[in-house]
Amino acid sequence: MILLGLGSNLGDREQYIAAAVRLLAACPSLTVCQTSALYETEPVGVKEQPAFLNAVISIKTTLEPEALLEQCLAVEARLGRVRKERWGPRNIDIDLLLYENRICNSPRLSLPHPRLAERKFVLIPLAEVAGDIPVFEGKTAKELLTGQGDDNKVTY
Ligand SMILES: Nc1nc2nc(S)n(CCO)c2c(=O)[nH]1
Repeated sequence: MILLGLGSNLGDREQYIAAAVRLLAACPSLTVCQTSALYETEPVGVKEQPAFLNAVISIKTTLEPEALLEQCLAVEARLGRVRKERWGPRNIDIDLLLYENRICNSPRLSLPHPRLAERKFVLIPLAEVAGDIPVFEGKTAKELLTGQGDDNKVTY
């Protein structure tokens, strides 16, 4: 399974996320399989910023992880993403969360996403799209959300 996290907290958030999904689906080497609902979430990290809309989509692609990352960055740029402060507001954010069972720790790409298991704004939409898939240390999103069997801290 390949999962992307989408987020927006600037401008017409819903439109930006919808446009990002549309642009990704328009890529010849990529198929969007499932899209979660949109969730309004409190900012994690820098709290003094607008609330986010978050979603998770599952895709199929012939692109390798690094090429998929390039494609996501190109869609962000196409939608006018301006990277100011690292943890600040953004009109669109596309994160690679999971690429099958690939492990990647390069300067540009970490797979699975390093904060996947601690972010409720990821886990809730992820559970909707891939509820039964182990996504972190053999645990599913549902198990991570309920904290079954571990004390990992989920940030709200
Ligand atoms: N709720 C919420 N908080 C966030 N903080 C950062 S940074 N981001 C951007 C994630 O890469 C988010 C987000 O997407 N949602």
